[in-house]
Amino acid sequence: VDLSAQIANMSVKNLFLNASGIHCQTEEELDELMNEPVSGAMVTKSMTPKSRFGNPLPRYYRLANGSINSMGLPNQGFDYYMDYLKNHDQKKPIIVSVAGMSKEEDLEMLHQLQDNDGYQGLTELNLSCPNVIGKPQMAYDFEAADDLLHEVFSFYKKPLGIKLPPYFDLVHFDMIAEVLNKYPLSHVNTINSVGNGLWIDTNSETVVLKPKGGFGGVGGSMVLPTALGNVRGLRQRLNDDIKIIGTGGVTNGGDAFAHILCGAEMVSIGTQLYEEGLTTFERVTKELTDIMEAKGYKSLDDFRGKLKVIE
Ligand SMILES: O=C(O)c1[nH]c(=O)[nH]c(=O)c1I
Repeated sequence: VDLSAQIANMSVKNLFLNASGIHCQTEEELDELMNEPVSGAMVTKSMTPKSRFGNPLPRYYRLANGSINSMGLPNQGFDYYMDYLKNHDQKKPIIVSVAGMSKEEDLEMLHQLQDNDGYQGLTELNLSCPNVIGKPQMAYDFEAADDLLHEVFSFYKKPLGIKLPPYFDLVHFDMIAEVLNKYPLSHVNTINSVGNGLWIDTNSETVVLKPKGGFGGVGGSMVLPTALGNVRGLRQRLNDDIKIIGTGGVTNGGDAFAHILCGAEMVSIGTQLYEEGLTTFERVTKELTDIMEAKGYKSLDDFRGKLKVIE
C-alpha cells in the first residue's frame, strides 16, 4: 500500500499513526495498535537484522514539555516482525521501519523485503536514529544518503519512504530535498527526535540518562516549532508525489492542524502517545474534527498545505 493511495480520500479519523518506537516493539504492542479503532495506520519499531537489547537503562526520561531518549535501537529483530506481518491480518496498513547498524544491514533487510513476494507493504528506511553509539545519523551526510538511496533504488521496487532527522538551516532543506527528489520515494517522515540533547537533575548534579553520558534525542511539545519548520520546508521543496508524514510535538488537535497546514498527509504521535496511552488518538481526532467544523472544512484537502504567509 503506498501512502498516497492509502490516504487519497481518507477521512480525518484515518489521519493518525504512532511514531516509530512508541508502542510498537512487541507483538502485544503491535496487536493493541492494530485493534485501536481510530488510527489509520501504524509503524513498527525500527528493526535490525538481529534482535537487540539496546542501550543500558535509564534510557528514557519524561520532561515537563517533552521527552529525552537514548534507547539504542532495541527491537526483536527482522524475522520477528516479518512473522508478525505473516500471522496477523492487517486491519490497517503497517509501515515496516528498518534501521540497519550499517549500510550493509540496510541493504540486507531491503533485499529480503524486495524478494519476499508475500510482502506488499510500505517500508520506511530510518536514516536518523541519533542514539546508536558510534553510528552517525546518515541523513546528515548528504552524499552518503544519496549513495545509499542510489543503491537501494537500483533493486527496491516496492513503496519506500525515509525517516529524516530535523534540519536547522534552509540550505540543508535545499540539499536534502535535492537528493530525495532524485528518487521515487512514497514519502518522507519528518522529524525524528532532535538528536543529542542533554537533561540534568540539578539536585544531584547528574544527567538523567545512562547511555552516552546522558545525551539523547529530544521529543514532545518542545520540538513542535522544529517539526513544523521541517514539514513546511520540505513540502515547499519536495516533488508533489513524495508525501510527508508529519511527526514531532503533536499533543492535541491544534498541533495536528498546524502540521496539515504545513503539508502533512498523515500525522504521527510519539511522546504524547507514550505518556497518555492509546486513547490519545481518539482525543486528538475529536479536537481536530472540532477545529475543522468550526472553520467549515469538510476534508483535509480543504486546508492541507495552505499555510498563509504575511505579505
Ligand atoms: O534510540 C532509539 O532506538 C531511537 N530513538 C529515537 O529517538 N529515534 C530513533 O530513530 C531511534 I532507532
